[in-house]
Amino acid sequence: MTSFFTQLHKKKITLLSLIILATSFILAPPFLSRSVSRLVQLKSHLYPSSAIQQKLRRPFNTTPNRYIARMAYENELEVALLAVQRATLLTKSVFHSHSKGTLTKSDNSPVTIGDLGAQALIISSIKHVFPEDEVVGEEDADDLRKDEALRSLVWDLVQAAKLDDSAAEDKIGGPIKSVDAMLDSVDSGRSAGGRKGRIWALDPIDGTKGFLRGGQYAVCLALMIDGVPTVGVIGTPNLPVDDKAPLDADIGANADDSDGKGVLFGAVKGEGATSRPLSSGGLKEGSKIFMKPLNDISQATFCESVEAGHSSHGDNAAIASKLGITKPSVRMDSQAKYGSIARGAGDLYLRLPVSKTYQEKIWDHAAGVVIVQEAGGEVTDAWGKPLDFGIGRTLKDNKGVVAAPKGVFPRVIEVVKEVLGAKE
Ligand SMILES: Nc1ncnc2c1ncn2[C@@H]1O[C@H](COP(=O)(O)O)[C@@H](OP(=O)(O)O)[C@H]1O
Ligand SMILES: [Mg+2]
Repeated sequence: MTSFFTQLHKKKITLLSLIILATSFILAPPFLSRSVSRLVQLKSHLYPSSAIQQKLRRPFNTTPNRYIARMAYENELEVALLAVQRATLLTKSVFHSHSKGTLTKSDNSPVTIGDLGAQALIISSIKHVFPEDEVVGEEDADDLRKDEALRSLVWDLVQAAKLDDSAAEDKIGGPIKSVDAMLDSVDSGRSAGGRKGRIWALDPIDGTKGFLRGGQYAVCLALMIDGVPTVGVIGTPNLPVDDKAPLDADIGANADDSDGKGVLFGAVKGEGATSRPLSSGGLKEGSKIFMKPLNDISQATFCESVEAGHSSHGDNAAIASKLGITKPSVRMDSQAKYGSIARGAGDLYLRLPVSKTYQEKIWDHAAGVVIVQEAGGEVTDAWGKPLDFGIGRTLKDNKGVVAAPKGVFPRVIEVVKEVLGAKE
């Protein structure tokens, strides 16, 4: 009898265990997943994603690695860096040739075959990877369509410009397929711009006058998201690679792209700015750049345009003098000025308006603005107004441009306003 009860008791325990086991199989997964997600939340609080990404980030090369966390707009940055790098191969070959193929546009600014070829190459790279994106490019294909000699000259250059790294070439779509595809690429830069969506701003050769004079020039590309410059890339074949190389007055003249020259700047909003040597293949390793901390503003080096018609040398000098700056300005063409202050070679960029009616073009500033902001600087117009890139192809609500390290920016803009105010 006793053994019968003992048996029954054992069976009850076994049955109970089975019920508990079955219940826990049914109920455990939701509990478990909740606990795991709590753990993940806790971890992401302790290690914000940007910090984790910072640790895991690969230097931008052309080898995709899907197991490593990617930062925001990493693909866009990589494509922009490679596209600009390939276009500089073309502009450099034109820079070296004696006949730079100048023709005059109706607005009398010089346009070169380099401009048209670089625009064709860059837009074809963008459209290969991001077919839906729009592009605001400085050039159009009207002259190319009319002029057969010009067309074949540009076609030869475009075909010759290849990165000597097949993975890098593939990433940006390889060679342009036909003359018609080249013309269509150039003409795809006709976007009106605006405040919505993904729009690239492209200046295939910024500083055309510097390019023709044998000075500084830059190939510039920026991606704007809903009117905000978010990715910026500048290729400057005539700047020294060394971020620490001091800026002297010669930098803007008699430039050449001999060994030891050629820089590729890049930045993504919220992710920092980098510089790396330009190469003819894949991307070289980059390093972070920062503006110089300026404890004494009177020691600043300020940059301005070579062309007095683009920026008032007189007003710039008056501002520098009020800030106690005694060093002469460093004059150079193009957005090489933005790159130079972003890496701490110079400190301030002053672009005081010459004309009351001129509207700055978005492609002359979008890339430089991201790079300077990400290196620790601030950029506004001459009245301290944020630059509005979302209202079309020009910055029509702004006048002039001022860029400086954050710490001294309020003082700089105060003095700029005094100088402008005195002229009103
Ligand atoms: N009156 C003016 N005021 C300001 N910028 C002007 C201007 N006329 C032309 N520009 C722009 O100045 C750019 C060159 O700037 P910088 O003087 O810094 O090198 C030119 O770019 P492009 O050379 O691409 O045509 C052009 O768009
Ligand atoms: Mg320009």
